[in-house]
Amino acid sequence: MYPITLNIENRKCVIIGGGKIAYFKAGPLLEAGAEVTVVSPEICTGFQVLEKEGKIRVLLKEVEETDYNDAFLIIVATNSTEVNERVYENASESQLVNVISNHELGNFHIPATLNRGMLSISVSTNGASPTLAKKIRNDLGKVYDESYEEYLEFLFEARMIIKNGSFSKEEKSKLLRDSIQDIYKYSLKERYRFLARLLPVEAEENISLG
Ligand SMILES: C[C@@]1(CC(=O)O)c2cc3[nH]c(cc4nc(cc5[nH]c(cc(n2)[C@H]1CCC(=O)O)[C@@](C)(CC(=O)O)[C@@H]5CCC(=O)O)C(CC(=O)O)=C4CCC(=O)O)c(CCC(=O)O)c3CC(=O)O
Ligand SMILES: NC(=O)C1=CN([C@@H]2O[C@H](COP(=O)(O)OP(=O)(O)OC[C@H]3O[C@@H](n4cnc5c(N)ncnc54)[C@H](O)[C@@H]3O)[C@@H](O)[C@H]2O)C=CC1
Repeated sequence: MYPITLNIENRKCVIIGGGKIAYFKAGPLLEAGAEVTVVSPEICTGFQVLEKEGKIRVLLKEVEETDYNDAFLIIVATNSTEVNERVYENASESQLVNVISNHELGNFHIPATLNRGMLSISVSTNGASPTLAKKIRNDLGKVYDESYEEYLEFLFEARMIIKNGSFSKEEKSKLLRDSIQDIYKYSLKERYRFLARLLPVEAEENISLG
């Protein structure tokens, strides 16, 4: 298995099946900006709400190949193992297919994920124990709490200034290593000081005045 993070903004993603498990998979896709179509003869209340809100497109029918042959990513989540297997067999080799009823089918698994702004932590046991993946994710969530959201914004800003600044290669890598010191995790004042240190002298004066 080869872990990656995927940009699915405005990409066509098809969820096959309209039950609880399918619904649970839709949230992260929508948050990532995907264009989601659900194909299922029946859909749960959650999907009905999303459809009314115009967030998803629904095809109230049993799945056929034409419903997903142009999809970038497919999540197969019906309660029929046979239907799930058939969709996987009929999908093209270049499509991303997740089959939730069988960890041996499909070409990717969905990990247990924690998002803290620009920080994503994903845990996968590759089908051995999804419950353990969930527990490890929840344990990590206590260490990497909500404060990491703003901390990552600071680190991103600092890194952009460092990358675009006129520092030597050595200075750049030292500054990048310095930026992840604990002190900047805990103190806003120290973050401002660090950013001010990176800017040319006139800009630094403006920061301290303003
Ligand atoms: C292979 C995979 C699908 C894939 O390819 O993506 C898969 C497969 C299966 N899961 C099953 C059952 C359960 N899955 C969960 C929970 C989660 N399952 C997730 C992922 C994955 N599950 C992928 C592997 C990831 C990995 O191993 O790390 C998580 C991490 C992420 C997500 O789903 O978004 C999410 C945590 C969500 C969160 O909180 O974020 C729970 C616990 C619970 O819900 O509390 C149970 C009941 C307990 C149990 O059975 O263990 C069954 C049996 C179905 C049946 O009985 O019919 C299969 C089928 C099989 O085993 O083949
Ligand atoms: N990966 C995971 O996290 C987990 C996976 N599962 C698996 O997920 C499956 C689905 O679970 P639930 O959502 O709770 O089931 P559910 O019974 O609530 O929903 C099944 C859905 O599939 C739809 N469906 C049936 N035949 C179809 C077809 N030919 N074309 C399109 N849609 C069709 C039904 O209309 C229904 O909306 C379970 O059978 C189980 O194997 C279960 C627990 C966790």
